[in-house]
Amino acid sequence: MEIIEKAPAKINLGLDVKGKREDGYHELDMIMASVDLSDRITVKEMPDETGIRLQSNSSFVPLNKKNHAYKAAVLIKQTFHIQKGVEIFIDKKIPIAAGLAGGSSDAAATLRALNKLWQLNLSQEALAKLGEQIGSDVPYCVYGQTARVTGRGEYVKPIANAKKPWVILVKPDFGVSTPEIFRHVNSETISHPDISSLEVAVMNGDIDNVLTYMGNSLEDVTIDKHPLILKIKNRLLSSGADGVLMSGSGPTVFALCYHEKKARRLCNSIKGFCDEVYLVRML
Ligand SMILES: C[C@](O)(CO)[C@H](O)COP(=O)(O)OP(=O)(O)OC[C@H]1O[C@@H](n2ccc(N)nc2=O)[C@H](O)[C@@H]1O
Ligand SMILES: Nc1ncnc2c1ncn2[C@@H]1O[C@H](COP(=O)(O)OP(=O)(O)OP(=O)(O)O)[C@@H](O)[C@H]1O
Repeated sequence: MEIIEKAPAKINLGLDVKGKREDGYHELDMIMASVDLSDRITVKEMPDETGIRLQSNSSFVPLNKKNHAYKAAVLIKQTFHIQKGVEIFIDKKIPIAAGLAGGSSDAAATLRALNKLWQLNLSQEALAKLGEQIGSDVPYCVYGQTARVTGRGEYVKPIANAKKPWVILVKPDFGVSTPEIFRHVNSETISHPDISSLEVAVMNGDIDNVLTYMGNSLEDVTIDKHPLILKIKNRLLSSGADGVLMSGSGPTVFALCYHEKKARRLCNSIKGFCDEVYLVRML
Protein backbone atom coordinates (compact mmCIF):
# COMPACT_ATOMS: atom_id res chain seq x y z
CA MET A 1 0.00 0.00 0.00
CA GLU A 2 1.12 3.57 -0.73
CA ILE A 3 0.01 6.80 0.99
CA ILE A 4 0.62 10.30 -0.38
CA GLU A 5 0.44 13.39 1.87
CA LYS A 6 0.89 17.06 0.98
CA ALA A 7 3.33 19.03 3.15
CA PRO A 8 2.51 22.75 2.72
CA ALA A 9 4.87 25.60 3.58
CA LYS A 10 3.89 28.08 6.30
CA ILE A 11 4.27 31.80 6.73
CA ASN A 12 4.19 33.73 10.02
CA LEU A 13 1.67 36.56 9.71
CA GLY A 14 2.74 37.49 13.22
CA LEU A 15 5.62 36.37 15.43
CA ASP A 16 6.25 37.82 18.89
CA VAL A 17 9.25 36.61 20.89
CA LYS A 18 8.02 37.10 24.43
CA GLY A 19 11.16 36.03 26.26
CA LYS A 20 13.78 33.37 26.82
CA ARG A 21 12.86 30.23 28.76
CA GLU A 22 14.87 28.25 31.29
CA ASP A 23 15.29 25.42 28.75
CA GLY A 24 17.00 27.77 26.26
CA TYR A 25 14.01 27.99 23.91
CA HIS A 26 11.98 31.18 23.48
CA GLU A 27 8.37 31.75 24.46
CA LEU A 28 6.53 32.65 21.24
CA ASP A 29 3.13 34.02 20.23
CA MET A 30 2.38 33.59 16.54
CA ILE A 31 -0.26 33.59 13.85
CA MET A 32 0.74 31.01 11.27
CA ALA A 33 -0.84 30.23 7.91
CA SER A 34 -0.28 27.52 5.30
CA VAL A 35 0.26 28.38 1.65
CA ASP A 36 -0.13 26.16 -1.40
CA LEU A 37 3.56 25.63 -2.04
CA SER A 38 3.95 22.03 -0.94
CA ASP A 39 6.35 19.13 -0.75
CA ARG A 40 4.78 15.72 -1.32
CA ILE A 41 5.53 12.77 0.94
CA THR A 42 4.96 9.23 -0.30
CA VAL A 43 5.23 6.32 2.13
CA LYS A 44 5.21 2.69 1.02
CA GLU A 45 5.59 -0.48 3.03
CA MET A 46 8.72 -2.57 2.31
CA PRO A 47 7.79 -6.21 2.64
CA ASP A 48 10.55 -8.43 4.09
CA GLU A 49 12.41 -5.43 5.55
CA THR A 50 12.30 -3.66 8.91
CA GLY A 51 14.21 -0.40 8.31
CA ILE A 52 13.49 3.08 6.88
CA ARG A 53 14.63 3.98 3.37
CA LEU A 54 14.60 7.68 2.48
CA GLN A 55 14.82 9.17 -1.02
CA SER A 56 14.21 12.60 -2.54
CA ASN A 57 14.28 14.41 -5.87
CA SER A 58 16.38 17.12 -4.17
CA SER A 59 20.12 16.78 -3.66
CA PHE A 60 19.98 19.42 -0.88
CA VAL A 61 17.84 17.38 1.54
CA PRO A 62 19.84 15.30 4.06
CA LEU A 63 19.03 11.63 3.34
CA ASN A 64 19.93 10.34 6.80
CA LYS A 65 18.75 10.35 10.41
CA LYS A 66 18.98 14.17 10.49
CA ASN A 67 16.02 14.40 8.12
CA HIS A 68 12.84 15.48 9.91
CA ALA A 69 10.73 12.97 7.93
CA TYR A 70 13.13 10.19 8.93
CA LYS A 71 12.89 11.31 12.58
CA ALA A 72 9.09 11.12 12.32
CA ALA A 73 9.26 7.54 11.03
CA VAL A 74 11.69 6.48 13.79
CA LEU A 75 9.41 8.04 16.40
CA ILE A 76 6.28 6.24 15.13
CA LYS A 77 8.08 2.91 14.76
CA GLN A 78 9.58 3.09 18.25
CA THR A 79 6.49 4.42 20.04
CA PHE A 80 4.16 1.80 18.55
CA HIS A 81 6.69 -1.08 18.32
CA ILE A 82 6.29 -1.42 14.56
CA GLN A 83 8.70 -3.92 13.00
CA LYS A 84 7.67 -3.28 9.38
CA GLY A 85 9.97 -1.51 6.93
CA VAL A 86 8.98 1.69 5.14
CA GLU A 87 10.17 3.62 2.10
CA ILE A 88 9.73 7.42 2.21
CA PHE A 89 10.03 9.66 -0.84
CA ILE A 90 10.21 13.45 -0.43
CA ASP A 91 9.21 15.37 -3.53
CA LYS A 92 10.82 18.69 -2.52
CA LYS A 93 9.33 21.98 -3.72
CA ILE A 94 9.73 24.19 -0.61
CA PRO A 95 13.08 26.00 -0.48
CA ILE A 96 15.35 24.75 2.33
CA ALA A 97 16.37 26.82 5.39
CA ALA A 98 14.00 29.51 4.15
CA GLY A 99 11.77 30.22 7.18
CA LEU A 100 8.93 28.27 5.52
CA ALA A 101 9.11 25.18 7.80
CA GLY A 102 9.80 22.77 4.93
CA GLY A 103 11.47 20.15 7.14
CA SER A 104 8.82 20.45 9.86
CA SER A 105 6.00 20.12 7.34
CA ASP A 106 7.66 17.00 5.87
CA ALA A 107 7.80 15.55 9.40
CA ALA A 108 4.12 16.33 10.04
CA ALA A 109 3.09 14.85 6.68
CA THR A 110 5.11 11.71 7.45
CA LEU A 111 3.32 11.37 10.82
CA ARG A 112 -0.05 11.72 9.08
CA ALA A 113 0.93 9.28 6.32
CA LEU A 114 2.26 6.57 8.68
CA ASN A 115 -0.82 6.98 10.89
CA LYS A 116 -2.84 5.94 7.81
CA LEU A 117 -0.42 3.31 6.47
CA TRP A 118 -0.28 1.43 9.76
CA GLN A 119 -3.89 2.22 10.77
CA LEU A 120 -2.90 3.66 14.14
CA ASN A 121 -6.04 5.83 14.39
CA LEU A 122 -4.17 8.59 16.22
CA SER A 123 -5.92 11.94 16.62
CA GLN A 124 -4.42 15.22 15.36
CA GLU A 125 -3.71 16.08 19.01
CA ALA A 126 -1.76 12.83 19.48
CA LEU A 127 0.23 13.39 16.26
CA ALA A 128 0.99 16.99 17.29
CA LYS A 129 2.18 15.77 20.70
CA LEU A 130 4.55 13.32 19.01
CA GLY A 131 5.68 16.10 16.67
CA GLU A 132 6.90 18.18 19.63
CA GLN A 133 9.79 15.73 19.93
CA ILE A 134 10.95 16.54 16.38
CA GLY A 135 10.80 20.34 16.27
CA SER A 136 8.92 23.42 17.47
CA ASP A 137 7.08 23.98 14.17
CA VAL A 138 5.92 20.36 13.80
CA PRO A 139 2.79 20.53 16.06
CA TYR A 140 1.45 23.46 13.99
CA CYS A 141 2.31 21.64 10.74
CA VAL A 142 0.21 18.65 11.85
CA TYR A 143 -2.85 20.98 11.83
CA GLY A 144 -1.85 23.42 9.07
CA GLN A 145 -4.30 26.12 7.89
CA THR A 146 -4.41 29.25 10.05
CA ALA A 147 -3.66 29.02 13.77
CA ARG A 148 -2.50 30.95 16.81
CA VAL A 149 0.54 29.14 18.12
CA THR A 150 2.10 29.74 21.55
CA GLY A 151 4.63 28.30 24.00
CA ARG A 152 7.66 26.86 22.27
CA GLY A 153 5.29 26.05 19.41
CA GLU A 154 3.36 23.26 21.14
CA TYR A 155 0.05 25.07 21.78
CA VAL A 156 -1.91 25.26 18.54
CA LYS A 157 -5.34 26.90 18.34
CA PRO A 158 -6.84 26.73 14.82
CA ILE A 159 -8.59 29.99 13.92
CA ALA A 160 -10.92 31.05 11.12
CA ASN A 161 -9.39 33.10 8.32
CA ALA A 162 -12.08 35.11 6.59
CA LYS A 163 -10.06 36.58 3.67
CA LYS A 164 -7.30 34.56 2.10
CA PRO A 165 -4.96 36.71 0.02
CA TRP A 166 -2.53 35.91 -2.74
CA VAL A 167 0.98 35.51 -1.35
CA ILE A 168 4.22 36.25 -3.20
CA LEU A 169 7.18 34.44 -1.66
CA VAL A 170 10.61 35.88 -2.38
CA LYS A 171 13.52 33.69 -1.30
CA PRO A 172 16.94 35.34 -1.43
CA ASP A 173 19.93 33.33 -2.57
CA PHE A 174 21.07 32.28 0.93
CA GLY A 175 19.73 30.22 3.85
CA VAL A 176 19.41 31.25 7.48
CA SER A 177 20.16 29.21 10.60
CA THR A 178 17.22 29.45 13.03
CA PRO A 179 19.34 28.80 16.19
CA GLU A 180 21.77 31.52 15.13
CA ILE A 181 19.00 34.10 14.72
CA PHE A 182 17.51 33.22 18.13
CA ARG A 183 21.00 33.54 19.67
CA HIS A 184 21.12 37.17 18.51
CA VAL A 185 17.73 38.13 19.95
CA ASN A 186 18.05 40.99 22.43
CA SER A 187 14.91 41.02 24.57
CA GLU A 188 15.52 44.70 25.47
CA THR A 189 15.39 45.97 21.90
CA ILE A 190 13.19 43.64 19.80
CA SER A 191 9.78 44.73 18.56
CA HIS A 192 6.59 43.15 19.94
CA PRO A 193 3.75 42.90 17.41
CA ASP A 194 0.24 42.87 18.88
CA ILE A 195 -0.74 39.26 18.13
CA SER A 196 -4.17 39.43 19.83
CA SER A 197 -5.25 42.33 17.60
CA LEU A 198 -3.85 40.48 14.57
CA GLU A 199 -5.87 37.37 15.49
CA VAL A 200 -9.11 39.39 15.66
CA ALA A 201 -8.33 41.04 12.32
CA VAL A 202 -7.61 37.69 10.61
CA MET A 203 -10.78 36.13 11.99
CA ASN A 204 -12.92 39.08 10.90
CA GLY A 205 -11.32 39.40 7.49
CA ASP A 206 -10.43 42.99 8.42
CA ILE A 207 -7.71 43.55 5.80
CA ASP A 208 -6.68 47.03 7.03
CA ASN A 209 -6.01 45.69 10.51
CA VAL A 210 -4.26 42.54 9.25
CA LEU A 211 -1.86 44.86 7.42
CA THR A 212 -1.55 47.13 10.47
CA TYR A 213 -0.82 44.39 13.00
CA MET A 214 1.30 41.92 11.03
CA GLY A 215 4.84 41.91 12.42
CA ASN A 216 7.80 39.71 13.29
CA SER A 217 10.16 40.22 16.28
CA LEU A 218 12.91 38.34 14.42
CA GLU A 219 12.83 40.52 11.32
CA ASP A 220 15.24 43.21 12.55
CA VAL A 221 17.61 40.55 13.89
CA THR A 222 17.88 38.81 10.52
CA ILE A 223 17.95 42.07 8.56
CA ASP A 224 20.89 43.17 10.68
CA LYS A 225 22.86 40.20 9.31
CA HIS A 226 21.33 40.25 5.79
CA PRO A 227 20.38 43.79 4.67
CA LEU A 228 19.20 42.41 1.30
CA ILE A 229 15.98 41.40 3.08
CA LEU A 230 15.15 45.06 3.70
CA LYS A 231 15.85 45.89 0.04
CA ILE A 232 13.45 43.13 -1.05
CA LYS A 233 10.81 44.43 1.37
CA ASN A 234 11.11 47.98 0.08
CA ARG A 235 11.03 46.82 -3.51
CA LEU A 236 7.82 44.84 -2.91
CA LEU A 237 6.18 47.76 -1.10
CA SER A 238 7.10 50.26 -3.80
CA SER A 239 5.74 47.82 -6.42
CA GLY A 240 2.32 47.96 -4.73
CA ALA A 241 2.17 45.03 -2.27
CA ASP A 242 -0.57 45.45 0.33
CA GLY A 243 1.69 44.20 3.15
CA VAL A 244 5.19 42.77 3.35
CA LEU A 245 6.97 40.76 6.08
CA MET A 246 9.79 38.29 6.64
CA SER A 247 8.61 34.75 7.51
CA GLY A 248 9.91 32.96 10.63
CA SER A 249 13.62 33.46 11.12
CA GLY A 250 13.93 34.29 7.40
CA PRO A 251 15.22 34.87 4.89
CA THR A 252 12.02 34.48 2.81
CA VAL A 253 9.98 37.66 2.48
CA PHE A 254 6.28 37.42 1.67
CA ALA A 255 3.97 40.01 0.18
CA LEU A 256 0.20 39.87 0.64
CA CYS A 257 -2.06 40.94 -2.24
CA TYR A 258 -5.83 40.86 -2.06
CA HIS A 259 -6.34 41.21 -5.84
CA GLU A 260 -5.12 38.59 -8.31
CA LYS A 261 -4.23 41.04 -11.10
CA LYS A 262 -2.07 43.09 -8.76
CA ALA A 263 -0.45 39.92 -7.37
CA ARG A 264 0.52 38.72 -10.86
CA ARG A 265 1.92 42.14 -11.78
CA LEU A 266 3.90 42.31 -8.55
CA CYS A 267 5.24 38.78 -9.03
CA ASN A 268 6.50 39.59 -12.53
CA SER A 269 8.13 42.83 -11.41
CA ILE A 270 10.02 41.19 -8.51
CA LYS A 271 11.27 38.31 -10.71
CA GLY A 272 13.78 40.66 -12.31
CA PHE A 273 15.18 41.44 -8.85
CA CYS A 274 15.32 37.99 -7.24
CA ASP A 275 15.56 34.52 -8.87
CA GLU A 276 13.37 32.48 -6.56
CA VAL A 277 9.82 33.85 -6.55
CA TYR A 278 6.55 31.96 -6.02
CA LEU A 279 2.96 33.17 -6.46
CA VAL A 280 0.71 31.13 -4.16
CA ARG A 281 -2.60 31.28 -2.30
CA MET A 282 -3.11 31.15 1.43
CA LEU A 283 -4.83 27.82 2.21
C1 LIG B 1 11.13 30.54 13.92
C2 LIG B 1 10.04 29.53 13.70
O1 LIG B 1 10.12 28.97 12.41
C3 LIG B 1 8.71 30.23 13.81
O2 LIG B 1 7.70 29.52 13.20
C4 LIG B 1 10.11 28.40 14.69
O3 LIG B 1 10.01 28.88 16.01
C5 LIG B 1 11.35 27.55 14.55
O4 LIG B 1 10.91 26.24 14.59
P1 LIG B 1 11.90 25.00 14.33
O5 LIG B 1 12.82 25.29 13.22
O6 LIG B 1 10.99 23.80 14.24
O7 LIG B 1 12.69 25.01 15.68
P2 LIG B 1 13.49 23.86 16.45
O8 LIG B 1 14.08 22.93 15.45
O9 LIG B 1 12.63 23.32 17.52
O10 LIG B 1 14.61 24.74 17.12
C6 LIG B 1 15.70 25.27 16.41
C7 LIG B 1 16.35 26.28 17.29
O11 LIG B 1 15.57 27.49 17.29
C8 LIG B 1 15.54 28.08 18.57
N1 LIG B 1 14.16 28.16 19.04
C9 LIG B 1 13.15 27.52 18.38
C10 LIG B 1 11.85 27.62 18.83
C11 LIG B 1 11.59 28.38 19.99
N2 LIG B 1 10.36 28.51 20.47
N3 LIG B 1 12.60 29.00 20.64
C12 LIG B 1 13.88 28.91 20.19
O12 LIG B 1 14.78 29.47 20.77
C13 LIG B 1 16.42 27.22 19.46
O13 LIG B 1 17.70 27.79 19.43
C14 LIG B 1 16.46 25.88 18.74
O14 LIG B 1 17.65 25.19 18.96
N1 LIG C 1 12.83 17.10 5.11
C1 LIG C 1 13.65 18.15 5.18
N2 LIG C 1 13.52 19.16 4.31
C2 LIG C 1 14.33 20.24 4.39
N3 LIG C 1 15.31 20.39 5.30
C3 LIG C 1 15.49 19.43 6.19
C4 LIG C 1 14.67 18.27 6.17
N4 LIG C 1 15.06 17.50 7.19
C5 LIG C 1 16.06 18.12 7.81
N5 LIG C 1 16.36 19.28 7.21
C6 LIG C 1 17.40 20.23 7.67
O1 LIG C 1 16.71 21.21 8.44
C7 LIG C 1 17.35 22.48 8.32
C8 LIG C 1 16.29 23.56 8.16
O2 LIG C 1 15.59 23.31 6.99
P1 LIG C 1 14.07 23.80 6.78
O3 LIG C 1 13.85 23.87 5.30
O4 LIG C 1 13.15 22.96 7.56
O5 LIG C 1 14.21 25.26 7.41
P2 LIG C 1 13.20 26.38 7.73
O6 LIG C 1 12.17 26.49 6.66
O7 LIG C 1 13.98 27.62 7.99
O8 LIG C 1 12.52 25.87 9.07
P3 LIG C 1 11.74 26.74 10.15
O9 LIG C 1 10.90 27.73 9.40
O10 LIG C 1 10.92 25.65 10.83
O11 LIG C 1 12.79 27.33 11.02
C9 LIG C 1 18.29 22.39 7.13
O12 LIG C 1 19.60 22.49 7.62
C10 LIG C 1 18.07 21.00 6.54
O13 LIG C 1 19.30 20.38 6.19
